[in-house]
Amino acid sequence: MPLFCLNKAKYQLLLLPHTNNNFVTTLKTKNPTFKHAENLFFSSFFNKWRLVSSYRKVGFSFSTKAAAVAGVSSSSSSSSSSVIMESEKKGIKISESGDYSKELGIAVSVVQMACSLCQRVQESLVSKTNDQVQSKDDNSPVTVADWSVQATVSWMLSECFGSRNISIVAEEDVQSLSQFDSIGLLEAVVKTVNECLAEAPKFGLNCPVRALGATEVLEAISRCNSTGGPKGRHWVLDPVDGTLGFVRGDQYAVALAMIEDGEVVLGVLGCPNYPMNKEWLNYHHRYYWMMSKLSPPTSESWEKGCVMYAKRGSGEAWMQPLVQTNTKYVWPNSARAIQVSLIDDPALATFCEPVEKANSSHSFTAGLAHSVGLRKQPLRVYSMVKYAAIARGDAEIFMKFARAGYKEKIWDHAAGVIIIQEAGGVVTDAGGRPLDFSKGIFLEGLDRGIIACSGAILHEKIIGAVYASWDSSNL
Ligand SMILES: Nc1ncnc2c1ncn2[C@@H]1O[C@H](COP(=O)(O)O)[C@@H](OP(=O)(O)O)[C@H]1O
Ligand SMILES: [Mg+2]
Repeated sequence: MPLFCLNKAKYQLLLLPHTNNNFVTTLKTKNPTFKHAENLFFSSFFNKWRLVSSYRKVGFSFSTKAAAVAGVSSSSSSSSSSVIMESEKKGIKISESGDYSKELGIAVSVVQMACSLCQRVQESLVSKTNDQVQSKDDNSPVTVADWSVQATVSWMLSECFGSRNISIVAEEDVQSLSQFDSIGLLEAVVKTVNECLAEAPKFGLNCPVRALGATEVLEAISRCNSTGGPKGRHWVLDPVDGTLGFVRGDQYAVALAMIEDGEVVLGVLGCPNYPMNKEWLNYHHRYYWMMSKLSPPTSESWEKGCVMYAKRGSGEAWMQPLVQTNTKYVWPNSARAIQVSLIDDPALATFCEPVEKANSSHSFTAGLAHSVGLRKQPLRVYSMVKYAAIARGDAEIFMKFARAGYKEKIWDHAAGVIIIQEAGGVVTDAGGRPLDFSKGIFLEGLDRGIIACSGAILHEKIIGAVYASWDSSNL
């Protein structure tokens, strides 16, 4: 039974192998609540390894903890040096140990950059006169955002970690972009990428010495051709998750995760239209709620979007506001800890699901909701923002049941899963087993669907209801 001491002052980590699977959950003992301990006890039923993490030293400042969990180590590359300097100026001692600190610090900065790129492109879709999104037939603005984010993230990660060493699994390929008749699209992507990269110093990263040409942009996109797998380190990127939400001016996400030896170890979720304060969201009411466009408060300054992040085994997840046009990125002072909801009564719980019924059976989830006693209308949300909603306690349950034969991709889940788990929640397939990120691009072996819950009590009820009703369903 191995015992690890990681950053002795702060954590004592005890790894308890239950079986030979390497799934990990965290039992929080800092400010423990019975509720969380109970949730995590239950969740250990589904997890094959158990990681018990206890804070030994308390009294860190809020920002110091954010730096320790997500922070940038003093050994980070020059790319993140201005981020470090900014923190040091403020007297924050940055974690000198902590695995993946450099990777997470860079990943959060890169996602911040990508989100501001997406915001600019999405704004170009919105008509100034009627505030309605013009959904173009050729979907070109969407693809400009997809390819531009992929190129930017790929270029930045390669710059920070070396293009030879890096493996990136991402959604877009380069084929249609490099065709002769796509020249206009390619030009738009190159322009968007260069505009975004020019802002890198604002995010504490280095920009290229000169603007990238089309060949370099195509190279950066096509470098993301890894297929992942059980060994080694793989970055996993969904450049614009929730394409429909993006086109409709609604919710979408930029999702970046890192997998090491088949396990997700870092997750960063940029949610440009998910404000720090949920009161700023609009909901459509009818037979369901739909998280929708923003209704800004009257005050000038408001935090329109957010970036969430977590590191495996830290037992903490964090959220920071999206950087606005005229503000400089300050790391990590603006981060706030997030936690899942403590509600475990189905009558009070809210469940989320995809907006599109083509992506998940609304009738099956309605049956499950009824049988476990969920009373509220479902909350329909585009993209991985559903994971974000569970992680920060805005909803308690996310269910997705795709049609038979659909294979879920790792980039649609990796970042969201780790953020929920570190915020205290539980994510499994509908059979109660951990999602397996070690098999390449797809979540192979996924049993029926995906269930993410704020706690084990709700989770157990949903899984029980799936078993009870599956045979009589049409799925
Ligand atoms: N037939 C299908 N069934 C289930 N999921 C699907 C699907 N077709 C696409 N998806 C996935 O669902 C994601 C959108 O999630 P949601 O429906 O929750 O908004 C898509 O991400 P992209 O929009 O990045 O392609 C895509 O990966
Ligand atoms: Mg997606």
